[in-house]
Amino acid sequence: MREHRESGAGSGKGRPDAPGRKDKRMPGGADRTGSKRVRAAAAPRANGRDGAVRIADAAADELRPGDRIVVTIKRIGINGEGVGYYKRKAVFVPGALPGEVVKAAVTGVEPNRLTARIAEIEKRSSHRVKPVCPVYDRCGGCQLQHMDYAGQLAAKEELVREAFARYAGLEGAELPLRPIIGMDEPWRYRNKAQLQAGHKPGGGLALGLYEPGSRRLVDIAGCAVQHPAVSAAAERIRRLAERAGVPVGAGPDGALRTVVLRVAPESGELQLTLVASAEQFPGRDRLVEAIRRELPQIISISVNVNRGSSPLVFGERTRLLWGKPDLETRLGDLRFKLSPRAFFQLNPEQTVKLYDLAREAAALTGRETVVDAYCGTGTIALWLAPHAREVRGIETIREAVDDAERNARLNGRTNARFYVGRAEELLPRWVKQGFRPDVIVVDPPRTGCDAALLRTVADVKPARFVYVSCNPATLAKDCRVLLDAGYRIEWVQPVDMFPQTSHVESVTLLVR
Ligand SMILES: C[S@@+](CC[C@H](N)C(=O)[O-])C[C@H]1O[C@@H](n2cnc3c(N)ncnc32)[C@H](O)[C@@H]1O
Repeated sequence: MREHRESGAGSGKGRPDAPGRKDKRMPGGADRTGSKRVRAAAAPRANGRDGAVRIADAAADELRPGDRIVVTIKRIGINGEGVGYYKRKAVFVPGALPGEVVKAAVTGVEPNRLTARIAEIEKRSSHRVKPVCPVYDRCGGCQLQHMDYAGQLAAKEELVREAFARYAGLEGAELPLRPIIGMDEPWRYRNKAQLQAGHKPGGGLALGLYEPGSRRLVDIAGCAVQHPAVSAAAERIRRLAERAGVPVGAGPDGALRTVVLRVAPESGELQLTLVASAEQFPGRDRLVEAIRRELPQIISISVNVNRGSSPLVFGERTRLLWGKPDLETRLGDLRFKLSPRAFFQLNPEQTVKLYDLAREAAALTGRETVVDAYCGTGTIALWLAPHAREVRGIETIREAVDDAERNARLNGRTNARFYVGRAEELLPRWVKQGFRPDVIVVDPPRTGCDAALLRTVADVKPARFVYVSCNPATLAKDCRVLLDAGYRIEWVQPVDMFPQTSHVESVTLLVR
């Protein structure tokens, strides 16, 4: 059997990887070059144990699905796949780990990358472990359970390092990267679950997540990253809904679509939101009655109406059915009241570390004016407010601003104000009016900061710019803009907010 090697042996001496070579291939898979490799490809794939092995040597852009290549995995990609190279083209291999050598079957050939699945692991990583969760390979919620936690932390640090090298041009000692902050117990940290309601294959009601790219529901009753109070309540609600005869899906007469549960870890109290295609649906009141009787830890039950076909969980209308309108929870010294749709960080233990880092970076003395752009429900602003003269939060979602104002009152903060609008519009307007913040904190969505916001920062030149980010690539790109505008990176601190997944959060301090 011949396989394609990423370099060296079998790299195809005398087989130019010249552009245009691919063009010689005819539709339907034939190739006018008549090379042995291609003939082998066109022949029935019966020479491998799984009957799908094409064995020859090829330039990266001549590979086809089913071809086997041998790849050394160099790092973890942003979606948790192993990334290696085949003749200088990136190969994404789900499930493969850094340091492993895998024989992989090509599944996709794109202009800039290949995708492949593991056929055999030739050299195993010492970080490879058996995933804890029985539905790990189907659920899609976690991407790194097959790697031990030390390996995950190292891989995430590398993701940040790689992003800064690629997008900000900072390599090695040029990047003041601190060691990632992980969790002592990297399980059961999620304070909220959004579970789709559907049918089990053999009948009965299921609550779970859809398999990525499919409509098959994976029952995740014993989710290993979910707070146990949420998992236990979800299973009881599933049974009670079944007993109450609640229809599931998006039926015209009303049916349960999604069950949203959020826990306040310090009290164990739970907030339940039943997302349904109509406010009233068969069995709803029986279900609410049963939950009140059997699950006293649920202190708030609402229905949210979502008739839409988009993947958004919530619709516009929410009505309280029973109990308190909000769930009260704490972060550090602060209290927060969360309405059913309010955004709140999912890992409270790590959130405290993240916000403490933002406070460290802001280095407040009590005299500063601070902007918390992309402020959500105002949590960072409220974390900083006791140490600043004034904090202004900016957020596009009206309800989030209402929550932020309410939480400011709840915590007796009179120096934090919140504004509905786009950060890239409001901040320049304030600056025109003479406003000069000493510190700007941003915590944008994955797409990063708007260019207009970065231009304003470059003009206003706050002494400290604190960038909280959930996406190393956009973080590094935005930092490049600020480096070119005269800022310098003091430190970058990755924080593992989502163990077992490939996500990595970080706080970066830029100064001038
Ligand atoms: C990553 S969340 C920040 C959450 C918050 N800092 C926290 O820790 O809970 C990003 C927030 O930015 C808001 N947002 C998105 N685009 C925005 C814009 N152009 N201007 C202001 N806020 C925006 C989103 O609605 C979202 O609440």
